Amino acid sequence: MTADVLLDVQDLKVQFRTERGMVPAVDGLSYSVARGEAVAVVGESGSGKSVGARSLLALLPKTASITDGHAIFDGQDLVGMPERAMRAIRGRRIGMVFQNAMEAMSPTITLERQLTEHLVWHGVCTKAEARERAIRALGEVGIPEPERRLRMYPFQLSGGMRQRAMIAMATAIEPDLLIADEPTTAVDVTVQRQILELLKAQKERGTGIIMITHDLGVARFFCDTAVVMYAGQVVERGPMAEFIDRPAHPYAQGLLGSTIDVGDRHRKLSVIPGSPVDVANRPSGCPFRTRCALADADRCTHAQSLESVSPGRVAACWRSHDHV
Ligand SMILES: Nc1ncnc2c1ncn2[C@@H]1O[C@H](COP(=O)(O)OP(=O)(O)OP(=O)(O)O)[C@@H](O)[C@H]1O
Repeated sequence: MTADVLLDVQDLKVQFRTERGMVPAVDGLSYSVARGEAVAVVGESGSGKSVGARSLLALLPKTASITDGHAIFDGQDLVGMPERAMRAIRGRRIGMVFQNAMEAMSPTITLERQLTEHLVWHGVCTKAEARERAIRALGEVGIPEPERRLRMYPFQLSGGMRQRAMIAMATAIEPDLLIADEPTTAVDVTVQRQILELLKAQKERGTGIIMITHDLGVARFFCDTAVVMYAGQVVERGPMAEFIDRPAHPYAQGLLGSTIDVGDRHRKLSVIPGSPVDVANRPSGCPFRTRCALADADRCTHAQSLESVSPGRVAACWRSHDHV
């Protein structure tokens, strides 16, 4: 592990207790994030992207438990960390931006109170300085007339403005690491671009970013590294440019093949056959084998571990070498 690594997630496993029994939502998630690096966690709905990220900050419902693995952040394991210690990290050293700003904000409290209390609570400034600091934070994310907006409640702002206010809240405290969970999904294309520019500025000042997205266009524009998840497992991980150019795992190929704004515009779009696998009934061996056109009846029924396919790049498919 290099000195620049901020977070090292090692074989993380998360289960939910449900009426149907234990559901392995995340089953062996490993990746690292360095200072100034943006890591995209991509995959279809239900693949475990959000659960994997939220488990890092102990933000999961009570029915969830981390059953294995580690997440080393600045020498400390976030897994099993007492809540008291976690409170010094969550929102302060590791910030979080959600798809829906309302999730991070209180609807009945003005922006001024939310922002100033947040800044004081996390020790960024004193109470006396907090208002000025809050105005500056809103101005920095491009919110016009920040003094006037401070008096508003979140519901009085447009969706894009709210999203920016949430980013202001998360970034004003200058976290070392920022987890962005589909931050641009609920906003129009113009606001999407602005939000990505804001996050890019954070990255340039050295913040590590985990970007959870199902939008490969966003991932390509913004991220250095791709972590591809399928049914709770990582099936491919490596530099973004190589992943976009020559995806190694058949699922990653399918994901790219079904995306409009990535790669060759003249390329024919394809669809991944079947529907995402239910993690509660994951097939043995490679979880993608039931949808994979290249599946081999013998080999793919055996578990596929992540193997190196090129420097810095791993994939969980015995055929991967054929593709890179
Ligand atoms: N509260 C819950 N109770 C039981 N199972 C859950 C719960 N939340 C999530 N899961 C399980 O965890 C799996 C992963 O969910 P997660 O939200 O991480 O997926 P995702 O990849 O982020 O999907 P999306 O893109 O739709 O947000 C789901 O398939 C589901 O089986």
